[in-house]
Amino acid sequence: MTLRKPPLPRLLLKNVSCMRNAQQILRHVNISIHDGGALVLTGTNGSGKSTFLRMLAGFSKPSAGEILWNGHDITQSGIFHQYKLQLNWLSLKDAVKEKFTVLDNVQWFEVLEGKKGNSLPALELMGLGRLAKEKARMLSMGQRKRLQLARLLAIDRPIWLLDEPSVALDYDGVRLLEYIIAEHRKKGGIVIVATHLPIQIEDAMNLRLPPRFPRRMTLVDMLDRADIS
Ligand SMILES: Nc1ncnc2c1ncn2[C@@H]1O[C@H](COP(=O)(O)OP(=O)(O)OP(=O)(O)O)[C@@H](O)[C@H]1O
Repeated sequence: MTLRKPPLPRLLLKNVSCMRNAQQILRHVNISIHDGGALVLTGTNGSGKSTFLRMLAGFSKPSAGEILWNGHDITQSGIFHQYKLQLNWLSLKDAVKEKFTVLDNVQWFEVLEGKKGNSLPALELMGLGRLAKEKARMLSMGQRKRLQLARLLAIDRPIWLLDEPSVALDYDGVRLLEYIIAEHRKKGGIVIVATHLPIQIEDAMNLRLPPRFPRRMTLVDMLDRADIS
């Protein structure tokens, strides 16, 4: 009988702590993410969801612990060089060039990736096919978000780091987002999402970050407490 080792998680957070502005955001977090896995980060404004994603993207280092990709510490320069090529980052800064066409805005990313032929189908899937030849300045906020999602599809890297991906999307847009996330995971892709808005992601792990500051009393609280009888 041969004993097989269990597969290494693709991403492993080992006792990870994270600081921002000299304040603790995460303390001793342990998470394993295998191919096809999903992690949803929630928490109040300022709790550190974007900071956590930035750390996973390698923009900042954990203050303690390690982030391992295929068992290797991503902060080692040789490893980081390979790891960053696995990542697809979607943030609120959309890097849409308004003077370029909608198609060019996707194709430009695809060409940099050395790929070809994915941009128009991706735009069509995201419901922007008929706007492909228009200048991007014509787009509404939700359409710009759809353009960003088309980029994810055109570039097609395995680890998606998505910061508030559903902001500005309408009902159908959110369903499309859920669909592309599910399809990506079926192919073995990993999705890590920071969100305030509910998104249906089957069997996702959930990490709720604690608030960074005690809640201050609001005017409404004060009025509630005031004796105005
Ligand atoms: N560029 C920055 N420089 C220094 N501190 C920052 C910077 N951006 C954010 N912070 C601080 O880091 C903390 C965590 O912010 P972060 O943006 O990660 O929170 P978040 O949970 O993503 O918030 P939100 O829900 O509002 O998007 C906040 O207290 C914020 O003040």
